[in-house]
Amino acid sequence: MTVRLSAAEQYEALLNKYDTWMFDCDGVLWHGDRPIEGAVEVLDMLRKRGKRLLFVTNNATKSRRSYKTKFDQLGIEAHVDEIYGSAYAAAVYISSVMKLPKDKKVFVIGMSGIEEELCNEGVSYVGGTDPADCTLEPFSLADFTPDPDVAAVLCGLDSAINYTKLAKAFHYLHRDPSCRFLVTNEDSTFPSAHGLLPGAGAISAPLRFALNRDPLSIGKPAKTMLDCIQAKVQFDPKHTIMIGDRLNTDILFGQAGGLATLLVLTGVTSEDHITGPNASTVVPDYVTPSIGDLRSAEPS
Ligand SMILES: O=C(O)[C@H](O)[C@H](O)COP(=O)(O)O
Repeated sequence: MTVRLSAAEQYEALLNKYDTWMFDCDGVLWHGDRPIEGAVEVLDMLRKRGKRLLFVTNNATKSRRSYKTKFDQLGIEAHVDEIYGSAYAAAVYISSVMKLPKDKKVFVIGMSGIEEELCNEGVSYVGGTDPADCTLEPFSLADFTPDPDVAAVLCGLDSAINYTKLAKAFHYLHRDPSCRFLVTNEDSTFPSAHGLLPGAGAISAPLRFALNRDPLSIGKPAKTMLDCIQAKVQFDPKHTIMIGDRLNTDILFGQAGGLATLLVLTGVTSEDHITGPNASTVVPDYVTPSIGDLRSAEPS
């Protein structure tokens, strides 16, 4: 059963109970470039109390290095080794788990975050932000010279998605069934500063439809993301809490890893998703309207 937090003592008890705090980012800490009210103070308070903070985001548009810049710009203390993005996790998966041979390449649908993380892991790629692929010119197979070394397709959130990128990805996956089909994450929507937008799952959906094939998803709720964190950080799941705004990614991810879960209502999940006849079967341990509410543990 979900505990609804509202009293200062409840927030204080929560702070005392968990040592490691894993935060989703979009919809929990910020909307686009706007921090959620109170988020900065709450993170500062947690650090002052000696808590370990980890930032676990499905948003693959940025690398860990660019996230660090974003945290700095928002006035939030964060270190690169505390940041786990699905672009980073996907690059680590391709280099260390899949062990893509050095002479093979990944065709990317996505933005610079994926490219940067693939580079960091020594993985070669084509596509991505290549201007030749960022075109609205009609695509024709007759004019396309496929790269013979492409052995995987990785698809993430891409705000410049077009037919050329989809057609090339489709071609690589269709010509060779052993070509690996990976997606950074499958979020259906993306909570931007000005409202919901189609998410990364909506970008890969045309490929799934055309190929009648499901990709391997790396980000939350998949265990791949937790494996990636656990390979770098030691934490006790019993004393760890995952804070998120989405039931079928953040909260499911926490539950699958044996972590406590706290749902906030500043992102994609609203009250009617957790109560009423159509409520989700994914039930968080705690719910609070906003991360900023934790400030009440330390009244000013
Ligand atoms: O579509 C996406 O990629 C996601 O909606 C988004 O970027 C999720 O980021 P998170 O909430 O995990 O920070």
